[in-house]
Amino acid sequence: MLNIALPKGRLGDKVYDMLASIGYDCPGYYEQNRKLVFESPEKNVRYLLVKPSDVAIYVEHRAADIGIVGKDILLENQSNVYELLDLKIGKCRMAVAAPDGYVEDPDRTLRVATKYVNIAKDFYSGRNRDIEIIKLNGSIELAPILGLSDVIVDIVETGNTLRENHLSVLEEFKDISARFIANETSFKFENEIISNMLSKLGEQVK
Ligand SMILES: Nc1ncnc2c1ncn2[C@@H]1O[C@H](COP(=O)(O)OP(=O)(O)OP(=O)(O)O)[C@@H](O)[C@H]1O
Ligand SMILES: O=P(O)(O)OC[C@H]1O[C@H](OP(=O)(O)OP(=O)(O)O)[C@H](O)[C@@H]1O
Repeated sequence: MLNIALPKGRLGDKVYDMLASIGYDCPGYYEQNRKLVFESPEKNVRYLLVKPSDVAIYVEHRAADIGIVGKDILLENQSNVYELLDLKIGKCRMAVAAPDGYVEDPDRTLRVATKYVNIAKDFYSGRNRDIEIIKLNGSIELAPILGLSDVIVDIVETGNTLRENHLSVLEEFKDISARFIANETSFKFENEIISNMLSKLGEQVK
């Protein structure tokens, strides 16, 4: 049975609908309950509902054979998985933002609040800038408002969260979207079904 790790949360329904459109639907998914595992015996697949930031961990360890995950998570975790396809959903950008009118002092260590510690470190090391990371898990936009940080590194989609909190983008530096990923061993041993899904998903994305 092929195990598919699906992200819960904002990507969940979009991803599920995309899989349903290529014939991999799973009765019961839309019954809002606390079930985390859904089986489709006739297709020989099993869906696992996973926290978005954990999808690549399941796939890397082969607890799931394939999965769908945001590129932000793949970059942040440096996951050792095959990235097979850009599904072009869950589109957003990784950006640096700061309070409206912010002017950087280049002589001071820059305080950066983010949940993307590695992405932020990477970005600033490319610029030779000394930074202090303040790791948060959500509502990142609060940090510069309260003086906890100078800037944030976070995802921007519509820009509403920044606008409503009087922050502006300083720089967008990476396009993000959901990716179809596979475990390297599963890709060899379950190649027929994974390749079949890959080509059907590719048709949907076009
Ligand atoms: N505002 C957004 N617009 C579009 N895509 C987004 C947005 N925020 C996050 N994403 C994408 O959707 C994925 C899942 O986001 P979601 O908000 O559901 O999870 P999360 O709360 O960030 O994860 P976790 O619960 O593991 O902390 C992200 O990894 C990212 O790729
Ligand atoms: O540009 P926008 O359309 O406003 O989207 C951007 C917001 O979406 C994400 O937050 P999320 O809703 O996942 O909440 P959290 O990270 O604060 O938990 C991200 O961290 C931004 O805060």
